[in-house]
Amino acid sequence: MAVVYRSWKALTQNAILTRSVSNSLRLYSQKPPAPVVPLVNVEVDDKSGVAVVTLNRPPVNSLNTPLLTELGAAIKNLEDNKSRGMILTSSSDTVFSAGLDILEMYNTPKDQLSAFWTTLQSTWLSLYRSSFPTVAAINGHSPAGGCLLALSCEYRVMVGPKFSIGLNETQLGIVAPPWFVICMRDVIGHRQTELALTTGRLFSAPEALKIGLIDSMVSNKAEAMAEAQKFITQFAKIPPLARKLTKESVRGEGIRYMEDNMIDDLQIFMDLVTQPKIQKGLEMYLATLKKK
Ligand SMILES: CC/C=C\C/C=C\C/C=C\CC/C=C/CC(=O)SCCNC(=O)CCNC(=O)[C@H](O)C(C)(C)COP(=O)(O)OP(=O)(O)OC[C@H]1O[C@@H](n2cnc3c(N)ncnc32)[C@H](O)[C@@H]1OP(=O)(O)O
Repeated sequence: MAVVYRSWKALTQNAILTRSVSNSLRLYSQKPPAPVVPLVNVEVDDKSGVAVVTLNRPPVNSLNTPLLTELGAAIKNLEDNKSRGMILTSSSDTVFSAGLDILEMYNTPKDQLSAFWTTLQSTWLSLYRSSFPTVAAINGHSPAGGCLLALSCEYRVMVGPKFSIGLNETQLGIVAPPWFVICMRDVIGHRQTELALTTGRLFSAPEALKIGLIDSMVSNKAEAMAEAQKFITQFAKIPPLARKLTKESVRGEGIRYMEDNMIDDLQIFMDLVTQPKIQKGLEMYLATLKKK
């Protein structure tokens, strides 16, 4: 019995040894795993306490579920740490965000589609109602969902003149949901919103400045960051609770819309986006983007 046991032990030890040698060899011959690159970078300035939140999903920062989840978590973290302010920008030199990732809406299983929209709703709400001041430093094109992110901040400074911004959903055959509309209307007013959204117009930075869609146009990202910092600095002497409650009051319609209609809004999105006609439209739009 002892012999059998010893042989069995030797055999298994041998096997373990062989396995670990071959694993090591395999490890040596394999490339090291690619580092996990965050889709959202957060850097907090020691002196001002202002956080720079950078969208980092090349090539165009299209908003998919993981990116929206990271952005939502970053905002929550800033809330928990009583942030002094947040500047939202992009790691790209030409695109702030291309809006919602169309691949998340095209030919997508229903549970994924639902998770995508729910994540967008909750991340948007946390940005829109954040207690700290927010600025979008728009350093590139900002169509559709990209424009929504910018509109949800309190101030927009954009690099111009060559980049464009707007809610172009109707051009794609889809509809900007009511909370997109509220954001736009609060910034540029009812008349301009109706004109802009029914045509799905994208505005150049100078045009956007003219109608108040952006607050300021600068010539490069460094200038945008400096102006964003300046905007946030003016709140240093304003009592934070008074600021937060005032912001919630001014933004009450959008906040209440989302709080009261999350499920209906999801249902309408699902019903609309899964229609064969809309799916065909998205397919054709994707093909045009790829052909460019
Ligand atoms: C009554 C009704 C009530 C309620 C309604 C409720 C629900 C309504 C239903 C739906 C609403 C859904 C809302 C959607 C909002 C959106 O955000 S939709 C997205 C709209 N976005 C766009 O139209 C922008 C498209 N992109 C561009 O115009 C250009 O890419 C951009 C100018 C941003 C940058 O140009 P450039 O630097 O030249 O890059 P490329 O065009 O070459 O693109 C590089 C690659 O990226 C791919 N890509 C670009 N944009 C997207 C995107 N949004 N999603 C997925 N992929 C994108 C592009 O195909 C290239 O891919 P490739 O490298 O060729 O593989």
